[in-house]
Amino acid sequence: MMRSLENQLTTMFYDVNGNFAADKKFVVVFVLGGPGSGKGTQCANIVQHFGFTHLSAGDLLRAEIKSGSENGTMIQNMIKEGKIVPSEVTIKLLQQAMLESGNDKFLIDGFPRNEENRAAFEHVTKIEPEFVLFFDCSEEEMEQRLLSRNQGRVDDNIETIRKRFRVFVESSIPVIEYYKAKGKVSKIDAGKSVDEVFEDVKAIFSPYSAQAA
Ligand SMILES: Nc1ncnc2c1ncn2[C@@H]1O[C@H](COP(=O)(O)OP(=O)(O)OP(=O)(O)O)[C@@H](O)[C@H]1O
Ligand SMILES: Nc1ccn([C@@H]2O[C@H](COP(=O)(O)O)[C@@H](O)[C@H]2O)c(=O)n1
Ligand SMILES: [Mg+2]
Repeated sequence: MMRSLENQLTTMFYDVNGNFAADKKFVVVFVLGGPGSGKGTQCANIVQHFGFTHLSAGDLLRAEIKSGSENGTMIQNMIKEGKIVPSEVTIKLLQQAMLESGNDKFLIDGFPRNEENRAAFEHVTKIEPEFVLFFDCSEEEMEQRLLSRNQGRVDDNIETIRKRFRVFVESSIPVIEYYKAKGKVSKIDAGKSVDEVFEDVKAIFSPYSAQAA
């Protein structure tokens, strides 16, 4: 009888002490910022120049909806409301994607979104981020960008956008503050043009340029 994926993942990637991927040294950068601050746009540029693998938690969740899995309806409803999906669901998707990537350098985009995400990821994977890349942008600018994004996303409507802004302020900013207190936040003015923002991003990632794929 086929073993569950979870069972296979556990067998393949946890050591006898229950440590995830204990034989690997993953470099993880959390990419945080409000909805529409440009996380995905800049991650695509960083991938091109510095050899990281881009893992968007939102994209992984949307793929899970499309897969028709048992969690799909719950995820869809929570995304429609701009709410944060239970961490165990998102973390399992991230772990699977990390292990399937064949890479050891990751931009984890839009995660952790709240304290539960942060603490659960650290507990489950034992991974501390190298740093947090924080895209700081005004709500006015982000709202304009989202309303003209035209990607057919169920959450790009003014009602859900406003809810996502509230979730970002109430739940995600405290996570950024947590890492700021550890001296681990690199803050970027994301209100500038795409190219100007990437100039600032390049400076932060310059230590990784030699290792680009
Ligand atoms: N610096 C910028 N100036 C103007 N438009 C931008 C800039 N960066 C991204 N955009 C545009 O804004 C929209 C949102 O960008 P993006 O999808 O990268 O944001 P995000 O932070 O990943 O948002 P979400 O959290 O909703 O996924 C896109 O249409 C993108 O083309
Ligand atoms: N850690 C996360 C990340 C995202 N979500 C849900 O997905 C929505 C879209 O995320 P984007 O980063 O693509 O904007 C987000 O609004 C949440 O509903 C999540 O639950 N947990
Ligand atoms: Mg995005």
